[in-house]
Amino acid sequence: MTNGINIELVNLTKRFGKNEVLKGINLIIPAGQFVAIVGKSGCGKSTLLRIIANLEQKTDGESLKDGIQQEDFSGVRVMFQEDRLLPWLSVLENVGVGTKLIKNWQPLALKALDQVGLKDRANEWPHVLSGGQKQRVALARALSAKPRLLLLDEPLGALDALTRLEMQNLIEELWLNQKYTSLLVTHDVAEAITLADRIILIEDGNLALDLPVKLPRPRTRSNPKFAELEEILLQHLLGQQNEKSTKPKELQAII
Ligand SMILES: Nc1ncnc2c1ncn2[C@@H]1O[C@H](COP(=O)(O)OP(=O)(O)OP(=O)(O)O)[C@@H](O)[C@H]1O
Repeated sequence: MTNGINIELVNLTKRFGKNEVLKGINLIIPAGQFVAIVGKSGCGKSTLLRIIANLEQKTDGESLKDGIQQEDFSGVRVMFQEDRLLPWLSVLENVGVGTKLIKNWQPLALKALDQVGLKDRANEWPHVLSGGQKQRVALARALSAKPRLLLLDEPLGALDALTRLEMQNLIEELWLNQKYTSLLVTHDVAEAITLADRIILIEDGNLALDLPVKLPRPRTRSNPKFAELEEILLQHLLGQQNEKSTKPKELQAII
């Protein structure tokens, strides 16, 4: 069961002046799915996510949530690479930002902090936390609003390798429990394979590859199929793929 939001992009186009950044993207993401978006720097990943989050205006086409176009769709939360915590608020109050209009925001915020393993730090200031802990607080802030769609824009990009792996486990565990729709922009192909049901590769503003990932969870790099999938994606990213490797039939044999 999922309470996630269904996303539909129809011929989604974005231009910044003469620069056409998204060139007519068509994509359906069913409710509850975990989708990763990968692609070279500047290919339009964040712009796509920001349009879905209504942080950016589209130029043309449609960006629909549960079939409708609505700017203030509730239940959408975004997490960025920077934690964006407010230094003058306690950890608990930072988690409560955005849900403070709800009468009983404290129990919700505490529960979310508990889910990310930081309940005992509720009354501290953000500056005493490590980078990884701050990102956990940012995740708790997104979760306290009980999201139906969680948009993650390279949220682990600034973390060290070990903390990053821990956070990936946490992000997967929370999504498996709560089954919101999740959209992750990442530069890390292994991270995409670890977390996503499906990987979308954007190339120069176009959807270049739509790859289902059918490996059992939890996923480990020791699985040879993981490595094969990683190789396919890296070859695409490096532009070294030959015609054959893009054929869906051959991909199906690997995943
Ligand atoms: N507000 C803006 N005004 C003008 N151009 C913009 C703006 N935002 C993004 N762009 C341009 O749109 C293109 C895509 O940017 P975007 O941030 O979506 O790429 P990205 O794939 O997320 O890149 P990265 O992986 O480096 O974060 C880039 O050429 C960028 O310069």
